[in-house]
Amino acid sequence: MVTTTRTQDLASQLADSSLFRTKGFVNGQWVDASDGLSFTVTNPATGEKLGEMPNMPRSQIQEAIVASKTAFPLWAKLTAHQRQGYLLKLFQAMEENANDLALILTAENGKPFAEAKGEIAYGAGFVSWFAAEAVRTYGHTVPSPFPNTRNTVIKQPVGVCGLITPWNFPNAMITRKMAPALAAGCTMVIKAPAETPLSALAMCALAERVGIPPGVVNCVTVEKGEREAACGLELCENVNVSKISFTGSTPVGRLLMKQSSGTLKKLSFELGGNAAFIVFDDADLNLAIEGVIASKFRAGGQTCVCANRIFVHAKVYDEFASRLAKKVKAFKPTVLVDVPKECAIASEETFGPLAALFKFEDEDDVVVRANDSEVGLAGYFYTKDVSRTYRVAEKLQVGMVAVNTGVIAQTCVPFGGVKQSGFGREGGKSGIDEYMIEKLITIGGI
Ligand SMILES: NC(=O)c1ccc[n+]([C@@H]2O[C@H](COP(=O)([O-])OP(=O)(O)OC[C@H]3O[C@@H](n4cnc5c(N)ncnc54)[C@H](O)[C@@H]3O)[C@@H](O)[C@H]2O)c1
Ligand SMILES: N[C@@H](CC=O)C(=O)O
Repeated sequence: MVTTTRTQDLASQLADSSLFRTKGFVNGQWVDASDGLSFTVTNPATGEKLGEMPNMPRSQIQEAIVASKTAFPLWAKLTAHQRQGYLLKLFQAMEENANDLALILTAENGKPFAEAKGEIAYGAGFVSWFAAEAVRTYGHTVPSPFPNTRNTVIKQPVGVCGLITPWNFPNAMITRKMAPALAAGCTMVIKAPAETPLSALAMCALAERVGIPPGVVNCVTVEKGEREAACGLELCENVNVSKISFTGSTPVGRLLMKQSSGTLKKLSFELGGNAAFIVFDDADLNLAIEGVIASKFRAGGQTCVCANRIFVHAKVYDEFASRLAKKVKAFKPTVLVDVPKECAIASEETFGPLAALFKFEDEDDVVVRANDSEVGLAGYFYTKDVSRTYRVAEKLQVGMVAVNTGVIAQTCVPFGGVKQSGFGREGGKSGIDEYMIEKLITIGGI
């Protein structure tokens, strides 16, 4: 049958077919669902079947949490330099297997192979970044107001983490959480996205290969719907899980936050965006068109930081619109001009290759319109005026601002939003702190 052939096809295309895994990874074992249920993963470009994955019941999520809890003291006790060693090996393994990881990613997600290769490099970048950060989790000392007393603040791993990620970046959204968690000394249960679990499991295969001990990294798979909800509930309600890091939509973020309230977990939420992309009348239009294409059409418009509402100053609107439309004609997206404020696209994330252009005349007005959104992840603008650069950047209600560039995400800087785009930062200097707690040790009688 086509389905079986297809599964073999993907495995046989890989230089290392052992990276193609269709079982979950719990306590160092590759496992089916304990009750034998499964779901199908398909290639979204062809509709063909890639594999049959375990559809795990809630009891198996509990097992993964227990494995993670058991492994935690041992992993946390390693020196930061030992954990750094594992991360460096993992980075090297990703580099050596980049082609295979990208083939798997393209097959299950549908993004072009070149973009998949780019994502693997981006994902590996988080592993190398946090390998370096592992040995920099500095504490500090603070002078005490009390006599004969000394204060020391140390950082410790938070514990077992539940990591939940979406399908649009099947590798990088996982390494952006897994690498800092490992570096900090945490253990984890990854809930792989149902659409793209193969990339997550390939990362587990590499983690196993570089010798990360059983139970430190676990990956559970569940079908969308009832078991997905049960898995989420277990991760949120289980007292042995100390932290949830979630990347996905705002409605699911709200639900997970509600569900986590009973156990008051540490949370990091990277949620939806609705980025404004503003072209002022003094902008370099060549740069702005290049930037809007990079930002709007990356991953087919399916990234959380994609330009969603494109505001163009009236003086350059016609030229910008016609030049953009000309470029865009070469591929399959759509440009909408003169979009009324009331349209859904003015307030909702499109998550697709559709560019909506709005006209503006005044700086203050465009800032108000850009901020008129319940979410605030990324914002872009183009200008040559340095004063305006600071003025507008400081007024935009977002976590990340890009000026004269359409590329915002980098492993070395904090990524995250404000308002209903969530909270917490991934990557950069602060990314590892999401997986650590500060502990005060105050000593008197000295
Ligand atoms: N801010 C960021 O860094 C970032 C990055 C990528 C994607 N996103 C956002 O993600 C969204 C697109 O992804 P999506 O449609 O897959 O989002 P989604 O919220 O539907 O799913 C994300 C993940 O949550 C899981 N999930 C869904 N319901 C759950 C539940 N009840 N309990 C536990 N887990 C559950 C899904 O299986 C998936 O693994 C967009 O809104 C996009 O902006 C944000
Ligand atoms: N585009 C973001 C992820 C959101 O979808 C990134 O590059 O990290």
